[in-house]
Amino acid sequence: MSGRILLTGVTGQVGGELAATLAAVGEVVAPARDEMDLANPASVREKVRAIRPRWIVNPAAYTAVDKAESEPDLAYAINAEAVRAIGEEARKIGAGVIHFSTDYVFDGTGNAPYRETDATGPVSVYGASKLAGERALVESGAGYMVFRTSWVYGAKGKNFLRTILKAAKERERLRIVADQHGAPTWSRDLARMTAQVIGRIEASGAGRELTEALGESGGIYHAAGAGETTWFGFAAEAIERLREREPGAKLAEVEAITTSEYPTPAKRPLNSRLSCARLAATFDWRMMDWRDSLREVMTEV
Ligand SMILES: NC(=O)C1=CN([C@@H]2O[C@H](COP(=O)(O)OP(=O)(O)OC[C@H]3O[C@@H](n4cnc5c(N)ncnc54)[C@H](OP(=O)(O)O)[C@@H]3O)[C@@H](O)[C@H]2O)C=CC1
Ligand SMILES: Cc1cn([C@H]2C[C@H](O)[C@@H](COP(=O)(O)OP(=O)(O)O[C@H]3O[C@@H](C)C(=O)[C@@H](O)[C@H]3O)O2)c(=O)[nH]c1=O
Ligand SMILES: [Mg+2]
Repeated sequence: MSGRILLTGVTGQVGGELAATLAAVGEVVAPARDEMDLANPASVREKVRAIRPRWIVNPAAYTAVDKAESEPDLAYAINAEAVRAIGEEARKIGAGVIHFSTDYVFDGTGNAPYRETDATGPVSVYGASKLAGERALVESGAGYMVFRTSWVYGAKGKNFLRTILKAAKERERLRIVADQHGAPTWSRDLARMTAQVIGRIEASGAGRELTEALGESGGIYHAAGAGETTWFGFAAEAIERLREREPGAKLAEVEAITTSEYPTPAKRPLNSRLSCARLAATFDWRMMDWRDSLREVMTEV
């Protein structure tokens, strides 16, 4: 056990899974939103000071990509300023910070999987606010890790899979973009990975300060599902699994369209692929192939 872990966003997709996996590596304290509002940095600072955690794990975020275009102040408050407050308070008490970020920090040009060292260039307010959060954390001077992930889904919460499964039963036809490439990531896989990484850092610690251990093996890591597809490919595969499960059900046809045929307030990167080689090399963790995790999630959804 590694001491207290302050967990944010416990009602979210990743936070809900982290509450379960982190219980094996420490004492999880997960304040409700009315006790710690990330839009209010003072309440964040106060909570960190009261709890004095060894780790702060922060999957909370403003994740409404389209809405962020018209609410940039709130998106930046939660995705950047709260992260600054977390980082600064963590530094003061020597706590380690684990933060989550996104493929949307990239502009999505090219076809190669992005590495951690590649240049960022967000094309949306959400992406820019998440990048600002990464930078605020670095500037805070805390020992940290950032896990950049993509296309998070699971059996619970608000996600593309659940939207599609519901729509497949209600509608005749779904039109889904087939020119944005990336990989769906299972929220539970991310949470398992996070617990393993904390466990490894604690095990390698041997009396060292956490800040020192994170100075060596911390920083940014890409952590997305293995394999790749498009949103269309993801939807088609999910509907195929649904058809196997409910052979008689009447399900929508899925039509592949281009991004320009599906106008949205926020622009999305066409290339969301993330190379997870650093995570594998440093922590011996390989994220699940999205097709395998989809099969598991379909048994629970
Ligand atoms: N979802 C995705 O596809 C992807 C997500 N990410 C990143 O991964 C992380 C986890 O995402 P995910 O679990 O899907 O997010 P969710 O949208 O499922 O959950 C977000 C969480 O943040 C909480 N939250 C939002 N605003 C506040 C606030 N003002 N004060 C306190 N808590 C707040 C929410 O609480 P409440 O329930 O009360 O609203 C919720 O618990 C985030 O950092 C996200 O940017 C990265 C790539 C893809
Ligand atoms: C529902 C729907 C979506 N789409 C498109 C819109 C978009 O390009 C893509 C996915 O739709 P979503 O609204 O789920 O996508 P979005 O909210 O942009 O998902 C993103 O969320 C944030 C939090 C992240 O960090 C990203 O990694 C990514 O997961 O599919 C269709 O083409 N047809 C449809 O019927
Ligand atoms: Mg969305």
